[in-house]
Amino acid sequence: MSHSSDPKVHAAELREQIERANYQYHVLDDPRITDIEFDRLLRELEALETAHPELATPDSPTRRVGARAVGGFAEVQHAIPMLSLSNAFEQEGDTELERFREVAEFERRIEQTLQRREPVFSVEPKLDGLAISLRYEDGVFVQGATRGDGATGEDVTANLRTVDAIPLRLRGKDWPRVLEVRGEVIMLRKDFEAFNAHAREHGEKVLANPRNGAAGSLRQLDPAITKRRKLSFFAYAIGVVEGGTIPDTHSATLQKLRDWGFPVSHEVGTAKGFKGLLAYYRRIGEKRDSLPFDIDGVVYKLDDYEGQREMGFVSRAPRWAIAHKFPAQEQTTTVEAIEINIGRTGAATPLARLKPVQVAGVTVSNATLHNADQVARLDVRVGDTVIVRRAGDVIPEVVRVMSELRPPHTKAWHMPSHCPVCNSELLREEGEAVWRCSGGLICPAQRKEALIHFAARRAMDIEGIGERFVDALVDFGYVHTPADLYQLTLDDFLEMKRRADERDGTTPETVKQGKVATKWAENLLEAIEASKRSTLPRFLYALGIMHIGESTAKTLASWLGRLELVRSTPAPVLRVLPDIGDEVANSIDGFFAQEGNQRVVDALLAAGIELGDESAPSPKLRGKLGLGVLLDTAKVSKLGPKSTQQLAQHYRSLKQLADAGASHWVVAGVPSAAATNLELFLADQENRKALEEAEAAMQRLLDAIPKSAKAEAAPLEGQTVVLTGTLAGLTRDEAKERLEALGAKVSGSVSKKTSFVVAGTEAGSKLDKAQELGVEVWDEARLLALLAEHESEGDLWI
Ligand SMILES: NC(=O)c1ccc[n+]([C@@H]2O[C@H](COP(=O)([O-])OP(=O)(O)OC[C@H]3O[C@@H](n4cnc5c(N)ncnc54)[C@H](O)[C@@H]3O)[C@@H](O)[C@H]2O)c1
Ligand SMILES: [Zn+2]
Repeated sequence: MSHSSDPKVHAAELREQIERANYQYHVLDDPRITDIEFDRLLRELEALETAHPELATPDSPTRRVGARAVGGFAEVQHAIPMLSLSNAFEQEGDTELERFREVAEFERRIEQTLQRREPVFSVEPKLDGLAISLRYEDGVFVQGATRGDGATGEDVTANLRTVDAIPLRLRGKDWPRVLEVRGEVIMLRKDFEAFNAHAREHGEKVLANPRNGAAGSLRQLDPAITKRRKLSFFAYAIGVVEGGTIPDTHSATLQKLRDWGFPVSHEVGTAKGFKGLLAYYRRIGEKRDSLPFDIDGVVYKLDDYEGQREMGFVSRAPRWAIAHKFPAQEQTTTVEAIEINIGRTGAATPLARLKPVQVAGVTVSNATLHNADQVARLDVRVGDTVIVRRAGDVIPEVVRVMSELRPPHTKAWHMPSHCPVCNSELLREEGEAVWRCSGGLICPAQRKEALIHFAARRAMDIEGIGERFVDALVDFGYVHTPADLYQLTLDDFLEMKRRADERDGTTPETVKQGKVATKWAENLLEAIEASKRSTLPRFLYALGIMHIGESTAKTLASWLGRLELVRSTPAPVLRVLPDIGDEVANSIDGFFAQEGNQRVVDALLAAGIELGDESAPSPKLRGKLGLGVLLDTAKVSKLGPKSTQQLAQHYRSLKQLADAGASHWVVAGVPSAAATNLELFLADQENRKALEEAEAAMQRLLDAIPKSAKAEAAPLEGQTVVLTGTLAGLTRDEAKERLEALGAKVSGSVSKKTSFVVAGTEAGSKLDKAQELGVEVWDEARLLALLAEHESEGDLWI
């Protein structure tokens, strides 16, 4: 960033930038720059004010704490101000003294002022949250406030009451009558992760980091929201004390606070002199990633209060304490590419490739973007400057885009349509944030998972194929698809086991082990052989087609009967099967549209897999398939369900329909605009071809139903039906004729013996009578479905 060489102007610029950042951070809980950038600005201003003392103003941010809050909360005056802490950062240098010069200077100043060698310090993790002060009167929590600008905070008592870690009443007896306890409200990492996982799944705003989460939640006007966000609290100091005493040292006070019922952070202790402080810094630094919360450093506080009083304060911080900062958990860098990573189960996770940057002591060159919605919400683009965060053992993530630094001509990112590993289509379940690769069987990224699924007990049930075995099979290249399993020999197994043992450093082979290995391999071969005798539902399930669970596999098998028909039936026809929705239909269609998948299935069948339960398709399909279904899938604009139904009654095939032409359709009752659209639709060669394919698939299904099942001569034999009101799709005579053709008796009056009444529009007294007698009443659609189910014989359906 360019800046003025005139120190006065430069100081003003810095102040403005710092004020803005302070406001965004402390008041809006929405920081726009990283902490290190903020600290760098502050240090630059400090250096400038030291070099040019005449530039220092009393209201300079170098002398003030935080920012005065403006919000819906009442103000609370802090009788004892809540201060900030001076910071010590690691510097360039070869020796410890050089690198930790700031800590050394801090310690030396205390030694000199107090004339004491190697003073004792209370040493504590520096929790990254929000400072608060809790007031207890007669042992009861009466008020809680934020730090604000140090002198005036916000009354957030109602919200603090929802934080479980804050005692509403003190334990023990020896507490002062008035006691102010100070500490940090934080969000534990697990609560933060859980909150964000939920938010990402539901397309809600995610929290940038736990500190932000804590501050934002505490300053909510609705305590119910605060409660839902699960905040925690740790005490680290005291403020006003009246009517009682406290110990002489800070470390003993922390112990007292514990006794009174306050949580005090893990890892607090005492240390002596510079060496002791550094040892503590290193020890906590090593533990940092495994702590349950974020810390941005450690704090050293001269332990005895007498010494603290002697050291005193500068304007914004005590001289007896310092925060020794760790490398920052957030850094800025630029996005060089956005790629997607396909996980073991096919989940596609967008990933930002970053210009490598040190984050919390580790070089980070990739960060997760979680899912497509998150990328859209953040609007991350290639070329953007972003803030990345790495905390604990969680994968680094992109937290924010610094949009003001966006270069020109960037493009919004979209999830690619195909898997970068196997080129299968990426699909997403409705209402789900995750996209998945649909190439389960052939996608190398999913190989191991596909094999484990294939061999599972409820699938092909091959006993003995565990994770370690699958790892070896795939890693050593013995198996690419499940079909390869059936080609393996005894020698392959023994060889593979030897290599796996070698890789894992397992014990060398003895004669006895050799025998054990042979027995193991024989058992495995037997299990693989046995799995060849399978069933259609198991086999379909084993293929790992997206959305095909065990029960869907059974449903499919019961409708279609044969694998061949599952493989060759297109989505528009599959969609008609009850309990098979669009999603499943598309998924099956997509799966078998992949040549690779077809090859694997062929190879499995060629290896000798038998589906012992294959049968004919369900005869009930006949009533469900027809021209109406085909026209439905065409989604011709203006052609409503009623017109579709009418056409399906007049014509029995696409050809008949097309040959008749639009003018006839209009005669049949189709509005002319719809007829025109349909005509245009059918004139398009591709549309026509797709429909013809679906029609052919339907015909194949119908042909596969055995004739004997068709010959229900009189399915309505013995039933009495009454017709009333006006039917839209057929005349009353027509209806009567067709019902009678199926064996029904059509009567003119309703009695207890009536099987059902078909009521059209403006049905009159017969309907009332039926209702009175409790006779079943059908609408026209149900009648048409019944007729269609029993009528569509081969002679009608050309
Ligand atoms: N990114 C931004 O835009 C932005 C803006 C303003 C401030 N900040 C960041 O906020 C911080 C400055 O704020 P600050 O004035 O609160 O200083 P600070 O956070 O560096 O230190 C003081 C605070 O440390 C906390 N603390 C945690 N553990 C403690 C312990 N064991 N004992 C005592 N105190 C403990 C308390 O809340 C205390 O108020 C810096 O880290 C700065 O980078 C960032
Ligand atoms: Zn794939």
